[in-house]
Amino acid sequence: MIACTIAGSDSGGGAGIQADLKTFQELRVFGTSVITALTAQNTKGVHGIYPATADFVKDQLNAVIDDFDLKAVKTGMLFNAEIVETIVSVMESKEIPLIVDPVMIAKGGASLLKEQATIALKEKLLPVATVCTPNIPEAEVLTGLTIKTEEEIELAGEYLLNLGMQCVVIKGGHLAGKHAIDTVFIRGEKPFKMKTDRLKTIHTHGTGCTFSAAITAEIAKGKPLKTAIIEAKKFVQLAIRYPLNIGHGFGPTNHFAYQEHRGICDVQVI
Ligand SMILES: Nc1ncnc2c1ncn2[C@@H]1O[C@H](COP(=O)(O)OP(=O)(O)O)[C@@H](O)[C@H]1O
Ligand SMILES: Cc1ncc(COP(=O)(O)OP(=O)(O)O)c(N)n1
Repeated sequence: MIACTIAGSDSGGGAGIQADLKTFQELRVFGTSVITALTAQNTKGVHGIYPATADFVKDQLNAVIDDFDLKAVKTGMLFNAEIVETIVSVMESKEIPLIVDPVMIAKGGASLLKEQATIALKEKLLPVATVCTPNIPEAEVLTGLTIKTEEEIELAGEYLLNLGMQCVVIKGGHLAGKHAIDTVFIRGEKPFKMKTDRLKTIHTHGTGCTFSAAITAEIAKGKPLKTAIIEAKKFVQLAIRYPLNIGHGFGPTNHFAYQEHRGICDVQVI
């Protein structure tokens, strides 16, 4: 099975293209990539960004699509509106499941998506997406809502589904509480929640990339949407639970953990 990630490079290896390809590999999916930007980054922060031209993003994407039978494509850091629009122009005519992680701000505070690009992402990319995986601040930007309560999560999920996609996963990593709870909205179905322990750790760099890459890999393998999303939650939970303890800041998650622990992890689906 072959999947593609369209994202930025993280020189520190914990997020972006590197996290996505490691996740694909651990889930036994062949990974291809389209690089939107180089970042000089480590566990302490983003120290520089060097974007690719939109034309070169298009060349990479066409090169991959022309040769490989892609079963799923995901997007991560897209940086500017030209890159977002280029991806839409290529992907809108394709029947390939598209998973959009609407990456906006890195944990250290660096902006990974320009303001104009946020508008293009919402108005042009999300309508052609299959799945979107915002964290709470991203869901707030995309909906214009303040999201603190269960009701506000429900409202945000419905709002985003109405943009045209089949599924929205609002991630709960940024909320407080004993559990990390993600809420899943699938068109035509009752929303459900995935609940795990909230782990006390600073090794959370790249959690969002890893989670969306795992969803992409499971979809590429032909898993039904709900099964793919639950398996991805197990993958990211294990990756956080068994940290590598490397770097001097927010360390990366451990992509080996899923295979080392044979994917055993309790996710309560409620
Ligand atoms: N401390 C934590 N313990 C357990 N799960 C977490 C923790 N932080 C994040 N997660 C999970 O990691 C995934 C990514 O969530 P989140 O950190 O909100 O995304 P992002 O990296 O985009 O900000 C979600 O499934 C979320 O519930
Ligand atoms: C190149 C690149 N892409 C994405 C991110 C953000 O990744 P995310 O999984 O949201 O993790 P944190 O930045 O929140 O740790 C990134 N930092 N770099």
